[in-house]
Amino acid sequence: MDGTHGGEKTKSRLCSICNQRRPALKRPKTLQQICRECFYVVFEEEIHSVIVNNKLFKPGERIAIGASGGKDSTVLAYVMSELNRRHNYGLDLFLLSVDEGITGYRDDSLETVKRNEIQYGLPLKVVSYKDLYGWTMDEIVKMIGLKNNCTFCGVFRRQALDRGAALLKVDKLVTGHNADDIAETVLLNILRGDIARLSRCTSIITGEDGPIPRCKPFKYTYEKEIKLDYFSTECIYSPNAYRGFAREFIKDLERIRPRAILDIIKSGEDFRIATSTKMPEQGTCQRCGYISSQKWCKACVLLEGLNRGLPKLGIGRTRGVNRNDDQHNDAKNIQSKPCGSLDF
Ligand SMILES: Nc1ncnc2c1ncn2[C@@H]1O[C@H](COP(=O)(O)OP(=O)(O)OP(=O)(O)O)[C@@H](O)[C@H]1O
Repeated sequence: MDGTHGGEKTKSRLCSICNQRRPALKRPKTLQQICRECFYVVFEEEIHSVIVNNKLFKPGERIAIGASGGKDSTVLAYVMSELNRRHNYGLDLFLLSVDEGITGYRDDSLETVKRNEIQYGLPLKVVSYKDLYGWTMDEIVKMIGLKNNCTFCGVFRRQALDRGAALLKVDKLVTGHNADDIAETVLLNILRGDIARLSRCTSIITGEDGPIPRCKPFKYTYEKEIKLDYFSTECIYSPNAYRGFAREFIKDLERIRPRAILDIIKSGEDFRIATSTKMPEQGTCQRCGYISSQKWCKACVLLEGLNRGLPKLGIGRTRGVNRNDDQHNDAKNIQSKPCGSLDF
């Protein structure tokens, strides 16, 4: 009797997959206690299933991996190159990095990307804000201060990734956005009443009608699991308090009920948008030719503000502004859509 009881006890302390090794972690998704070796196998195979089930890639495609040197994209670069080899996806993979010009942050993380270039044997392309826009984030922050600098950074990065992808002539761009990021964005879009972004922020592929489609193979992957082996890198200019509150709220929910993250994503996916809701029409920026729902894209509006010494131009919420007005001189008239960081 005692022996059986002791045996069960020992068994319950073993990995619930291999039943041989000691568990090293409890999976937030399934609450299974598993060992490190089994974790790597199930983690990678889950990403493979997401890729296959959602038909993310076709053989022969050229794919850029948005590589920031942070934890998510570093794991993404590893998993993509591993699965491409293991499952013969037949993809041509590239690393694409945007150098925002943030001393002490991006220059450090770019070193990680350069190591990944060698480790995984993937060609690396770096595009910089300085080359594309004439400004580094250090210079922008010096001019505008810490408030609103995330708006500049988010809008410029989005466009810089598209421009880099065009230079690499890739078919798609993959990013390391994870389940926590998406749940957070669903909440923020609800809090802002931004129905257009809410309706697209849960899609695993976005921008199929734009210059470069973007995919998120980590859409269902918990940040906690990606973080296991990597250190977090936080931007030194990141005062985005509102997003920070949403992030903390999601982490609190996760502590009480880990499934909350996937449930928020599911709620976002299942929202039905009333047909009477007016959606922005996609056109092209009259200045740079990049996609825009206004006459000028957000990047051009922000850049104009910087270059004219009016950095507040384009900051804040300005929905559906004067598409048909004469926009040449009036600062108010050339504002466009709010912060691109709520888009993927
Ligand atoms: N400077 C950059 N260059 C290239 N890709 C980037 C850059 N910044 C962000 N990305 C892409 O966008 C994704 C989300 O970035 P974000 O900074 O919002 O989240 P993160 O969780 O800090 O990601 P990471 O840990 O990969 O930096 C990244 O995983 C990466 O694929």
